[in-house]
Formats: sequence, C-alpha cells, structure tokens
Amino acid sequence: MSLPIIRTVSDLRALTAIWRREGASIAMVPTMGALHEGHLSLVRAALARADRVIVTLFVNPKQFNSAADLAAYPRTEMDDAAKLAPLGAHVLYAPYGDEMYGPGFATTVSVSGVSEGLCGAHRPGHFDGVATVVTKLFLQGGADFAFFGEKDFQQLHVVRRLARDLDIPIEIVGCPTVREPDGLALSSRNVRLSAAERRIAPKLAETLFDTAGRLAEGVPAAAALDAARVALEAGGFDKVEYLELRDEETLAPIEQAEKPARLLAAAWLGETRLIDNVKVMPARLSLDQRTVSQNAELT
Ligand SMILES: Nc1ncnc2c1ncn2[C@@H]1O[C@H](COP(=O)(O)OP(=O)(O)OP(=O)(O)O)[C@@H](O)[C@H]1O
Ligand SMILES: CC(C)(CO)[C@@H](O)C(=O)[O-]
Ligand code: BAL
Repeated sequence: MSLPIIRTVSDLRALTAIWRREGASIAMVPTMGALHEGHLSLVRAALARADRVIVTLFVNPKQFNSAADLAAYPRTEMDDAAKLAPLGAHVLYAPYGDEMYGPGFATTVSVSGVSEGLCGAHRPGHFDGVATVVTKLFLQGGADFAFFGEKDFQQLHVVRRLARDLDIPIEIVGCPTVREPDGLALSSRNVRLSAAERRIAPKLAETLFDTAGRLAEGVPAAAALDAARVALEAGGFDKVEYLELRDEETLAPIEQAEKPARLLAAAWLGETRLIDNVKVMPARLSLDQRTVSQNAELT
C-alpha cells in the first residue's frame, strides 16, 4: 500500500477539486513530520470525521527561532509515508520549500493576545511563523476540518483565533495528548534526549498532574506553582522556562482555578526543551457535574 505524495499547490488543488465534485468532505492534519503515535491519533480522528484526509509535512523554517534547532529537526519522509498508508490517509502534501515561500515572499500573519506569553515569550517570532504557514496550508487545501494536538495548547488557541479572525471556513478540532506509558508526552524532539535525560523526562508530566490535582482542590496558584518548580528542579530538570496557570478558554493568566483551566510548562533537559500541559478541573465543578448527572439518573 503506498501513499500519493504531492509537492505543489496546483496539484493539491486539482486533487481537492475532484474530491469536491464527488461530494467528499476533507480534513487536514498539519505536521512537521517525524511522525509518532501522537500524529497518528490526529490522522485517525480526521479519518473518523471526514471522507478524505490530507496529511501535510513541512518543516517550516519561519517558526524556528534557532538555526541549530532547525538543522537538528528530524526528517524522515519515507518512514512517515509508510506509517500513514496503512491508516488509510489519502495523500501526503509535502511541498517544496519555494512552493511555500517563493522569491519576494513578504507576508506575515500575526495573532496577538493568545500568542503572547508562554512559548510566545520564549520563542520570538515562533507563532508568527506558525500562523503564516497554517494560514497558507488552510488556503491551499480548502479543507472543512483541521486537526491539532492539545500538546501544543497555545498553538491550538493561535490557530483557532486566526481561522475565526480571517473568516477561513474550517473547523479546528483539538485532540488529547498521547503519552508514553510513563506519562511523557510524545514529541518528535524526544529522540534528542540522552538515556539519562529520558529517565528524568516523565517527571514533567507527573509534576503537572500532581499540581493540577492541588489546584483543583483550591490551593492558590502561587504556592502550588512554587512547589512544582522546586520538584522539577530537584527531579533533574536544568531549567524551568515557564510554569503557569491559564484560563482554558481565553488563555488569560489566573491566580486560582475557579473555572476549567490549564497548567502549562516548558522545561529544559540539557539541550532539549520539553513542553506539556494538563487540564485543571476545579473539584467543586466536577462535584456539581456529578450531582447533575446523578439527578438526571433519578428522574
Ligand atoms: N503527543 C501528542 N499527542 C497529540 N498530538 C500531538 C502530540 N505531539 C504532537 N502532536 C500534534 O501533532 C501536530 C504536529 O506536531 P509536530 O509535527 O510539531 O510534532 P511534535 O511531536 O509536536 O514535534 P515537536 O514538538 O518536536 O515540534 C500538532 O498539532 C501537534 O500538537
Ligand atoms: C502546525 C505546524 C505543522 C505548523 O508548521 C507545526 O507548528 C506543528 O507541527 O505543530
Ligand atoms: N510542535 C510545535 C512546532 C514547533 O515546536 O516548532
């Protein structure tokens, strides 16, 4: 079983025009390749929702704020295609670099608000690069749905905002983070961890889940976050870049989880930067929800 690979916008448009004439719905799964189970979970979700699925693979230079990071980014296109074919994805769109950014390219899509702080504060220009390439992919593919992972939670907010603001008729679907059995969120960059760093890495998810539990019980963010930083540093992380509690819907900073919230972190192990985030559901709200469903069962 092999998967067709398309390299140009005109070939992609010719294919989607045929699908449209057939009345098929179309989903897109944007990636930078080096596919793992996290990506494949997005493809499965897309296949469950739409008749045709385009997986995109483009290592977007505009979103890298470090030349070394870009140079080290894994490139495994043939392996990626081999993983996608058996799932039933319909096409891999892996455009040439100058197809995306031709001579004289001079446009930037910049989303304010949700792109500020967190990764936006530590990777200057990153979300402009993401927003620009995602806008281009959406306009090139003309899909009805696009699937993104919650692992990159701030990115998911940036993409939702740009689609809404630019009236791009596409539904953005967020999918849960896929984890290793020890809790580490799957990421293409995990291959850069040494054996010793890999043993420390799950401490990030473990600390986030523990801290989310404390925040859900009403512990103020300042105390819970201080304790989490100490736990990460004592656990072997070289640097905690950020560790913050944000509103789940608006991504605004909050002092206490009174509504559904997200706890988000980036931390360094040697040369590798890991990000992760978990939901914080205030215990009071989960109790209310349980009471509502128990009452519903009684009626
Ligand atoms: N563990 C995961 N679970 C669910 N979705 C994921 C996971 N990892 C990545 N994704 C999603 O896959 C899409 C493509 O991400 P990308 O190609 O950057 O992979 P990645 O593993 O996040 O790589 P890296 O973080 O090293 O850039 C994004 O929507 C991202 O959120
Ligand atoms: C969305 C994306 C494919 C844009 O290059 C990238 O940021 C990613 O892989 O998450
Ligand atoms: N997964 C987000 C893409 C990046 O780190 O550049």
